[in-house]
Amino acid sequence: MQAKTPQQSLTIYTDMVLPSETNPIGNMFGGELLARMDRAASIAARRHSRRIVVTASVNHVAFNKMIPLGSVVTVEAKVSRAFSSSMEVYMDVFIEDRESGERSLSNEAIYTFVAVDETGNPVRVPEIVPETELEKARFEAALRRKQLSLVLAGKMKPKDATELKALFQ
Ligand SMILES: CCCCCCCCCCCCCCCC(=O)SCCNC(=O)CCNC(=O)[C@H](O)C(C)(C)COP(=O)(O)OP(=O)(O)OC[C@H]1O[C@@H](n2cnc3c(N)ncnc32)[C@H](O)[C@@H]1OP(=O)(O)O
Repeated sequence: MQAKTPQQSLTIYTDMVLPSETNPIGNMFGGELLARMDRAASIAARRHSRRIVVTASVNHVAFNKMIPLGSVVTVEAKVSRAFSSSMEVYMDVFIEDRESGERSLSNEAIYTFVAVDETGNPVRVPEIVPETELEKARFEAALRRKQLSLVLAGKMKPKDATELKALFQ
């Protein structure tokens, strides 16, 4: 299987915030943003693997800024690391100022997807070769995040989370 770069999975999803997608104080529902990120991330994971993909976990979401009604929201998703069958997808979310058009980072999120066959069994995915400094940093940290996610899900014993433990030593 030929290795790929994060850029090959880049998925950009831009949409505005409608009244039905806001909370009582006129800002975007967190769940609406989670759903948009799930869609963008699943397309990125699919572009990397060219297989059926399922969301295995939502590892991290930071809602750093409120997103007001009418905002133009762009989710940029890329596979940051591929393991055997799982892929970490890193997302940056930008909002666009209505007057100036200037973009600012409002959120970040990290989801894990697993490539599966038609019967739902995990299948191998291509390796990934990071190119930019940011891609390399995200790639390096992804194993720690995978171990944390597995420990929290009860799928790995803390004593086996070697990369994670190394952070505290
Ligand atoms: C082409 C361009 C245009 C395309 C345009 C169309 C695109 C259109 C796409 C539509 C795509 C829709 C995408 C919707 C995505 C859903 O919404 S899917 C619905 C929600 N998700 C689910 O229902 C998944 C349910 N869970 C499962 O099926 C199983 O638990 C899983 C995720 C397959 C894992 O199975 P398992 O038995 O735990 O398997 P196991 O071998 O132990 O683990 C497999 C891998 O998962 C990892 N893993 C398992 N749990 C975790 C966890 N909690 N954290 C981190 N990693 C984990 C393991 O470490 C392992 O990784 P590798 O070492 O193999 O890399």
